[in-house]
Amino acid sequence: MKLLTAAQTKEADTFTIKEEGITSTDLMERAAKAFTGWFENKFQLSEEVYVFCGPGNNGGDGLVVARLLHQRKYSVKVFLVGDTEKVSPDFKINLERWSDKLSTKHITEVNQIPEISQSIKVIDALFGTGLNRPVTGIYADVVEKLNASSACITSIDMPSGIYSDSQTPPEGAIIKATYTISFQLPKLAFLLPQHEAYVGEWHVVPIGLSDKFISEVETDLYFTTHQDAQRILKPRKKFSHKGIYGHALLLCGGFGKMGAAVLAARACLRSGVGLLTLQVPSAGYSILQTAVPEAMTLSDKNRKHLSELPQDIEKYNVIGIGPGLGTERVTKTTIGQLLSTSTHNLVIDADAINIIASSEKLKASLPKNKVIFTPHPKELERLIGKSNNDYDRLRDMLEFCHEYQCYIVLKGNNSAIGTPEGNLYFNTTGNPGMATGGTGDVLTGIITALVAQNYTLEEACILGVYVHGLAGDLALKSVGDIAMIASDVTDHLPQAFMHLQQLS
Ligand SMILES: NC(=O)C1=CN([C@@H]2O[C@H](COP(=O)(O)OP(=O)(O)OC[C@H]3O[C@@H](n4cnc5c(N)ncnc54)[C@H](OP(=O)(O)O)[C@@H]3O)[C@@H](O)[C@H]2O)[C@@H](O)CC1
Ligand SMILES: [K+]
Repeated sequence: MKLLTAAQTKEADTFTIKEEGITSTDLMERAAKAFTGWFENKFQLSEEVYVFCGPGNNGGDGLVVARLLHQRKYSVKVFLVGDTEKVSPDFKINLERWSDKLSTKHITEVNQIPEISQSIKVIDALFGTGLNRPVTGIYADVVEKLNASSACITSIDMPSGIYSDSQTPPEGAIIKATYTISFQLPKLAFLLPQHEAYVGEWHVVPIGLSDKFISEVETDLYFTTHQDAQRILKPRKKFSHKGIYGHALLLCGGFGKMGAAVLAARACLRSGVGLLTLQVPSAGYSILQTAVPEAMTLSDKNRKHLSELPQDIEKYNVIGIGPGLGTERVTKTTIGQLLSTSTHNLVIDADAINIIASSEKLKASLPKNKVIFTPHPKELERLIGKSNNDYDRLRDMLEFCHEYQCYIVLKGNNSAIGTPEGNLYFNTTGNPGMATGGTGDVLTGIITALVAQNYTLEEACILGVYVHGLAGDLALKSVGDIAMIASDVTDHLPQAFMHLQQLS
């Protein structure tokens, strides 16, 4: 699914109004109804609601929401913040529709801001996608007072004060929302870790923006929905044999870290690979043969570290390399050999990333259009350098993808996938329980298996990350987030794939 910028959202708005022959006030009514529907499900009628409205259409939405909640018999108070002479036309219309129902209070000075007790349900309708400068003055005073209260804050469309698709200047105040209810599509800002404290728990409510506009508009920003993942997943053929589903090679594991190889291998097998061979340092041979009987195991001549490539390496469709390897010199040399001789698709993780990041020569020998890197933020920083903020980091990541014609899966709450063409895909599955050792090794196994089965590198990244998060979400239901370990994610891969196939 596409993510739209603030400018594109405005165009979608105008397009929809024209296409349906409605007015902008009708669309505002629709948006406010969608918000109110969510709000009513969440909060009891007995709750007291304070709505804080800014001067634009976000404030206009707030007015309509107030009217609708008042009609449903909620106790609602409206506060108009700032200069109400300069409000948007739709705000004005809705202010007139509201004013015969109840009076509103104006806030132009700090002492007019009401006390906000913990039991009040605050609706933040100060600013949305039209914010064009940092929030200061009386608006900032209101934001600070709301943040300092321990009331539950629900933001309409955006937490006020944050830019929807570019870096917000540091001097402005920003609402710290408990919930953010966004119209039609999430905003890029929601998907960046730096905004977690402001956005809170976000949900999207549909408001019927034109499908035609959304399908035709050009963008390089996407987020993966369940339907997107289902579209990518290929059905297994009726007359199947294991040869069709590829033969993957995993070069993982080191002394004291053979578990990483076990985790990657088990996840690879649970993701549909036809055949799997592992090569591990000789100390790991019996471990792998015992823990993963479905895989074939080759023993490296070195007892503790990866030190050689298998002889008949051409027969594999894909090589997954990195988990548990360590950064010994002999391993570095072996990775150098692999990069300079291999014609394979490569899934590169963990210490293999660290090794490549430390050498310009190795970076220069990366084969083009054949590599997927799966770093966590620290490994990415080693690979591409330090960035000032999340927007710069994504830009730098895409520059790296372009320069080296590779794919990067940046692991995190909303893992981000960068492609050589400059597209960014954000994942929507997963949970904090997955922030535990070994879940990255599981992801390496999954993506390696998908590449072996002939998914394109882009498809393998998108589907792999989605199904990994989905398995984590299913694991959450049975083991919770505190006790979750990486094997729980693998154990729920069967259910996750069945869920995508609509078999469960
Ligand atoms: N398609 C959709 O999804 C739909 C969207 N809808 C809703 O519309 C919202 C977008 O509305 P919007 O464009 O009127 O912008 P909004 O955020 O209300 O604020 C802009 C106003 O504030 C001002 N201003 C800006 N920055 C400022 C600052 N720092 N400090 C002080 N003032 C500042 C600026 O005026 P300026 O002073 O720049 O002339 C302008 O007056 C969107 O988020 C959603 O809630 C629905 O109604 C219908 C369908
Ligand atoms: K808002």
